[in-house]
Amino acid sequence: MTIKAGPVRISTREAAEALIDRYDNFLFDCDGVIWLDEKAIPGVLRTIEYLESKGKKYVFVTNNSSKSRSDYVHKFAKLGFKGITKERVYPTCYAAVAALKDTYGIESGAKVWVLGDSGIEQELKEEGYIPLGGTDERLDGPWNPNSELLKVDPEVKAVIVGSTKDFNYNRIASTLQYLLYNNKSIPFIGANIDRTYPGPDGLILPAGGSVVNYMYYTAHRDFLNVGKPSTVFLDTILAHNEFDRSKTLMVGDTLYTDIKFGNDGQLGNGAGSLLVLSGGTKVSDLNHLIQNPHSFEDGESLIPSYFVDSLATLTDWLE
Ligand SMILES: O=C(O)[C@H](O)[C@H](O)COP(=O)(O)O
Ligand SMILES: [Mg+2]
Repeated sequence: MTIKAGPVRISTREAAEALIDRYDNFLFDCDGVIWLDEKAIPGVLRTIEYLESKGKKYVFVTNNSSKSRSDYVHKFAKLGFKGITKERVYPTCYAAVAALKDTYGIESGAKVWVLGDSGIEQELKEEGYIPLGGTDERLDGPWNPNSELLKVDPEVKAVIVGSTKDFNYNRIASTLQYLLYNNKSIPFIGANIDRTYPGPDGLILPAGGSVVNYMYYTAHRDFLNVGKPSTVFLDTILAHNEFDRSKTLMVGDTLYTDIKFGNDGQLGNGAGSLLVLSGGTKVSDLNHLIQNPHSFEDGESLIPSYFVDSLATLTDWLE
């Protein structure tokens, strides 16, 4: 199957050079672009080093809330990426904590209920918030209808939900109490809307959005999505780094998060999204979208400006 219209396939040295020349700044998604689970995608490090040698600026933007920025700094170092400091990594645990203050005006020192992994807890602590729930071992194990943690602490000011592999009935039942409490008035922040993500060895795994939407459904109330494609998240990243929107490219593997993020955010003067096929989206998915954009919600906003097999493919031509 071949692409008939729409995005430009980067498949020659000239096209790769023109692409790199056009942008000063790069936003890289992580799962499916930089790595699959704990393994770097072969050749990606060389592309990043190449961009660095050309004086390009870049940061990482991941909808994964499981790890804190400090955890990501270690992961990058372990995989051989040099000089990646905390300030260059934007996971949605960070975005969720930023939303507490910026969107809801909740001051540090407040208690926040967490359904998610330690990344959210660490980012909360770093800003002086007190996380409850989360990785608390009392929530592990079989269902306990007498658990202390089913009683609402009235000092909790918000609920943050993200991906977790420790999703069990104790955790969802306790989280539900907070989401229903006081006529559903406690803010409900979701770390992302991702249905799945690409795991190791071609495995497709449930992502954070499936956890967030479970709670949305059972509590029957809406949430604030702080992850991609949130324009608030994008504006924060551009402002922090003083990136010119028109000279910035979003590189991702997921159409409804990464590509929409770049397109809705008007990156690259309306041509600022590059899809890589090394993660969750295959060329057949892209073809299907291009041929039937109206069968997708807001389908036009999901079509990338460019696509390429993998970030690594770029340096195969450029070096
Ligand atoms: O919550 C998750 O599991 C994430 O949605 C998933 O890992 C996607 O992360 P990204 O591709 O944005 O790095
Ligand atoms: Mg991804």
